[in-house]
Amino acid sequence: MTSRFPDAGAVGAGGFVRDDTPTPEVDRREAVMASLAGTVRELVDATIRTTVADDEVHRVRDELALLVDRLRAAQLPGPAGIRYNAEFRAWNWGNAVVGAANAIAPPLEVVHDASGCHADVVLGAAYEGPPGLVHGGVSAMLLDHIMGVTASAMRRTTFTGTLTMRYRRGTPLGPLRLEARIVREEGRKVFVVASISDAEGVTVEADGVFIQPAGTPAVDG
Ligand SMILES: CCCCCCCCCCCC(=O)SCCNC(=O)CCNC(=O)[C@H](O)C(C)(C)COP(=O)(O)OP(=O)(O)OC[C@H]1O[C@@H](n2cnc3c(N)ncnc32)[C@H](O)[C@@H]1OP(=O)(O)O
Repeated sequence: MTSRFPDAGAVGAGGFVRDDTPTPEVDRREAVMASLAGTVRELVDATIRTTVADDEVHRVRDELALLVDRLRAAQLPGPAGIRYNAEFRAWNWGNAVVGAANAIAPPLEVVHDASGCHADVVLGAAYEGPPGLVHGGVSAMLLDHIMGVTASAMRRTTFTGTLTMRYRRGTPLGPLRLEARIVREEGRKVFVVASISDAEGVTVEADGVFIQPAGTPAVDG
């Protein structure tokens, strides 16, 4: 088996970083950060939907500014990236779709199943495009991610090459299901189809070509 992991601290193929933080410590910190992000996510929703008076908005803003300063007391020099330890525990806490520390991420919880991947998610006011409907770019972002994870199949790195969307009808904010599966592979190219559905059926369909960049090994390759 070919290792895909570089030395600890080094940046490997695709920008993935080997990090020897023990899994229990990763799990502990992830839970702490997910707790913070969950409250910030509530803050985002509350900010969009609040109707309190201007003075109260200004007071809340001033208190929040102090909290931002406290978090900035110790910061990474850049984005969080994707890290792996020797047990293949991966963490990408800043990811736009699944990042545990990212309040902008819904976050999507991707489940691997017999045919590919699926995810159940509830999208609120922060993801609105047309009135009461999910923004088309948000739909594309979520599908891109679950399709990329499906193409990677936990054994190789793939990047989106081409992604085609078909918006069949508006996707309502609220509970949704995403599904993705591989339809065929040709060399380094993986062809994936996916959909978003509400209780009435499919709202968005997507097909994409995901490519394993030249020089990146599969775990079993
Ligand atoms: C917790 C951990 C989670 C980890 C999992 C995380 C999952 C994240 C999921 C999110 C996915 C993303 O958003 S990824 C981010 C968005 N995507 C990107 O930024 C990708 C930017 N583009 C690139 O890096 C590159 O162009 C690649 C990797 C796509 C291809 O480069 P390459 O490897 O040099 O490819 P190349 O040799 O030229 O071509 C190989 C074959 O692919 C074809 N090909 C090349 N480009 C394309 C293309 N855009 N669309 C279709 N097909 C293409 C060629 O014709 C060729 O076919 P043939 O001649 O062999 O037939």
